[in-house]
Amino acid sequence: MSMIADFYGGKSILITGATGFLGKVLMEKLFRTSPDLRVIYILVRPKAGQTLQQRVFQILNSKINMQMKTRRPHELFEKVKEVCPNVHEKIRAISADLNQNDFAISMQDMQELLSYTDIIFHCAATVRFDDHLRHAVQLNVTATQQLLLMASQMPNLEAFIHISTAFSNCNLKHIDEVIYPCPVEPKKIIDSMEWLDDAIIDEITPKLIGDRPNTYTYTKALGEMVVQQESGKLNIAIIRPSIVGATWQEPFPGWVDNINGPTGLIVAAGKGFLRSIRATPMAVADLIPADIVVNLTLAVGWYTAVHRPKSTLIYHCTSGNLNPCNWGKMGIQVLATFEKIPLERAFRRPKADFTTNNVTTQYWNAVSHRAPAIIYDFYLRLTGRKPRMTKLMNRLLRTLSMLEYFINRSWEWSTYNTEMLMSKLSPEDQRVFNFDVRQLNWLEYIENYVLGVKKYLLKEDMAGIPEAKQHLKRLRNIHYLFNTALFLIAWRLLIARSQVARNVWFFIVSFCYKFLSYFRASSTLKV
Ligand SMILES: CCCCCCCCCCCCCCCCCC(=O)SCCNC(=O)CCNC(=O)[C@H](O)C(C)(C)COP(=O)(O)OP(=O)(O)OC[C@H]1O[C@@H](n2cnc3c(N)ncnc32)[C@H](O)[C@@H]1OP(=O)(O)O
Ligand SMILES: NC(=O)C1=CN([C@@H]2O[C@H](COP(=O)(O)OP(=O)(O)OC[C@H]3O[C@@H](n4cnc5c(N)ncnc54)[C@H](OP(=O)(O)O)[C@@H]3O)[C@@H](O)[C@H]2O)C=CC1
Repeated sequence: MSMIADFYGGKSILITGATGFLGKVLMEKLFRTSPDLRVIYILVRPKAGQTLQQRVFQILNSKINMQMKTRRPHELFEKVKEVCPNVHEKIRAISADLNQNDFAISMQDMQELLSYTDIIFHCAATVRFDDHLRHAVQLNVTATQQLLLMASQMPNLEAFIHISTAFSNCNLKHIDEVIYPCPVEPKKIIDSMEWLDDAIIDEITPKLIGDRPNTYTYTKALGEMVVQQESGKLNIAIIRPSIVGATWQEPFPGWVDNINGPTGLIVAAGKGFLRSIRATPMAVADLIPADIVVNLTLAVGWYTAVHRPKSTLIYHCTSGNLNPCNWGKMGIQVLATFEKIPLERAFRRPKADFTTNNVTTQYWNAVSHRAPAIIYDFYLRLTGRKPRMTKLMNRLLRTLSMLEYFINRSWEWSTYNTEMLMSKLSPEDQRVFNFDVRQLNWLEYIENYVLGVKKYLLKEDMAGIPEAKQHLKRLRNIHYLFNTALFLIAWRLLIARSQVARNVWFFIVSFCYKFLSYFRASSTLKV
């Protein structure tokens, strides 16, 4: 019997960010392992043209490609529907916008939340690296503060679990499971965002974020400080995952549905847009599968509520110090998988070189990214279509420049609390809520990740693989043809202009002629 699964039975759980990547995997696991839980409240913001019910329906029935000829890929909640057929009734979507005062929750809904919530998992955040500081502060700091205020009014609340990021202190090389203070108090930042105008905020942003690379990591660090300062009598824990990737095992391997982190680059490599990347092959790729993060989160929820640690514990959910993989190994495995299972309608054949210095990066960006895009757009214009490749390539290059910080450095995260928690679990819980990253086989995981990107994110049909392979063969032939034509044109121009080139050309031609004459003579002799 799993103590953790048992603990969540009959509970009312509030999840923010349940429509996001991690939130969905968290909700799925909760329903699958504790189908007898009372209700999951999810705070959902209205989105253009979609009602709350439609958004919930979308989570429970991920869209499928109607043209699929083979068996459709798994839906995330497929297994849940078997063990908890009334899952629809147990999700209570509450209209809320974390950017608004009191989250714009109706009085009635607020009353229900305050009266019944037993556990809170706070996953919502803006994860955009380039978000304006005002917006990033609003969501990652002020909303966390407001949620803590709400939590303090919940009489039944047993635990508040805050999802942060292992990169909140990425300005340090070695990071312990403690909260590191930021020079300016979060309260001062929150206040100043109310009266400073955008232009001034833009000006002070670099000074405030200091040696962090972006507003995301900075505001997540401020969010942690707020959690520490406002914890009061609450039972709180903070989880810091590193780079969250597709699921490892549950509910099935390779599930992923958004393009954040490495996923976008895997797609770009598979489609042949990404041909070179400024990354340090030996730098640690601190990836962590989403199901490991979720298992740790649920175990932390249980431990925090039942054992009530005296202080706020921080748990690093990272892989680097227990089972390291590096970007070089990851890149090779991604490309090897695309050889076997290519994506459909690739722009070029998947091939991505790692470069480590600025000059080669600029060179390859010009030759492998910009030039093919310009040529392709020229072709689109000639055929009367709208050019789009240059725009797409510019966006990819911008994304690459934002991610570069994370793929050219290595960090060390201590994991004492996470290992302590593992030792407190029963053998059954260690199995059901497995967060031991040492058991993960990277090559197998990355292969499943790539496969998952194809199936779940791009919703491509496996029956299309032979056609995708044919397409890559055609691209290879076009590549050879193009290179040969380019070589001949360059050579022709060179011969026309240079005596040395002409001499070399005559030497090669006469050499070939002599060789062929000799070959013909010797074969005539044999006869
Ligand atoms: C051989 C293979 C080798 C593989 C090597 C793998 C290397 C992986 C490196 C990953 C490092 C990740 C480090 C993350 C560390 C922090 C983790 C966290 O805590 S936080 C969690 C992590 N948080 C994050 O990862 C957030 C990172 N993302 C951002 O901050 C923003 O998207 C942006 C600033 C990069 C672009 O903003 P903006 O220009 O306004 O545009 P939009 O957002 O509207 O998207 C526009 C277009 O860009 C496209 N695209 C988007 N993302 C990616 C991507 N990752 N990739 C590729 N493409 C991407 C997207 O398709 C779209 O195309 P289209 O639909 O127009 O055709
Ligand atoms: N992905 C990763 O690599 C990592 C993520 N994390 C952390 O994990 C958590 C979850 O990340 P992830 O699932 O990847 O992120 P997603 O971007 O997939 O999800 C973010 C969630 O926050 C919700 N949200 C955003 N703004 C608002 C708002 N104004 N009101 C209500 N809800 C809002 C989104 O709702 P909507 O659907 O309406 O947009 C969505 O459900 C975050 O706290 C992140 O910092 C930490 C380390 C790595």
